[in-house]
Amino acid sequence: MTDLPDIFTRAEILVQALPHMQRYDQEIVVVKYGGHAMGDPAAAEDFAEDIVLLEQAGVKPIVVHGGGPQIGAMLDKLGIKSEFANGLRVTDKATVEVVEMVLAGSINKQIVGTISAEGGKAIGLCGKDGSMVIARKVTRTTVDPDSNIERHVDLGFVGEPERVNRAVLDAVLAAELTPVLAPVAVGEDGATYNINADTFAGAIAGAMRAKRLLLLTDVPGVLDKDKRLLPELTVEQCRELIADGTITAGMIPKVETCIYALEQGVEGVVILDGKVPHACLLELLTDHGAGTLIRR
Ligand SMILES: Nc1ncnc2c1ncn2[C@@H]1O[C@H](COP(=O)(O)OP(=O)(O)O)[C@@H](O)[C@H]1O
Ligand SMILES: CC(=O)N[C@@H](CCC(=O)OP(=O)(O)O)C(=O)O
Repeated sequence: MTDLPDIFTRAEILVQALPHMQRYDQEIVVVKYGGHAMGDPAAAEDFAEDIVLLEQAGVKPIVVHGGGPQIGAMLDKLGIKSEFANGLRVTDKATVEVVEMVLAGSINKQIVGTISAEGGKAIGLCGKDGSMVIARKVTRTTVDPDSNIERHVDLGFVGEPERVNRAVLDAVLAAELTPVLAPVAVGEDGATYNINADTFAGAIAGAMRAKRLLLLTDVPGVLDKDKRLLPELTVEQCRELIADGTITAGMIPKVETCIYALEQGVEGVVILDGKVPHACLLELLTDHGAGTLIRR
């Protein structure tokens, strides 16, 4: 027998989505899909369904993916040692070849394939394609705690976006294709650079004046000192939380990316748990915003 209350609840959920669909109609939403959030094949299918549903609803999603754990596993297999400095992978010539192979080859095509299997139209690119992103070499310094002397750290082929050429992405979006982007780019010197996926996503969201940037990670959002979720933060509050040591490690570049994107005109940035099934849909098309929303 038909369960009427259940049907009404389902209809209610669909109706609830209407104002959200209207709000994001024809708007660009950049989704950063981190290596930790990729998890198992069922989670990857959920993610692809979300992207296809957003396409169908008139949203223009742009996916930027990471793959840190997957790069680490391949480097291990090949017997290449890898270390991080300030949250960035020190990248020599051999490492950058593996990074490009894993990100722009394997993971990129896997995501495009899963979106296609769900009925979407995706195209896999990296920063090199159509000179979409021109990288510059990252330089970092560390301060020795004993001597207080600054030391220059050479991270090798680690880059950050110097320029984003949006013409390629505009053409792809005009053709109603969803770009799936690997964070690898070429520098003015012709070398290939490995770019942190959060940083890459922030630059794309800024250049495309995205309505939203979603950073999918492996925690519910920004947590306070008692590990409780902070649902909303201003840029100023973020800076205070970094200064007082509440925000540390990998969350620092993530929040800095959010601040950069907001300064570039992105309306709102959300850090959320990509392991929650259908995290993107819940965030964009329901009243139950998940994660931490950061605003100017
Ligand atoms: N205040 C905080 N709130 C939430 N996570 C934090 C905080 N400070 C540090 N972190 C750490 O940041 C991590 C997320 O960054 P990262 O590991 O770089 O993610 P991803 O691989 O998804 O890019 C969390 O797993 C957590 O260990
Ligand atoms: C320079 C640098 O650190 N690049 C990252 C790129 C991948 C990435 O950022 O992936 P996640 O989002 O899964 O962490 C790396 O080599 O791991």
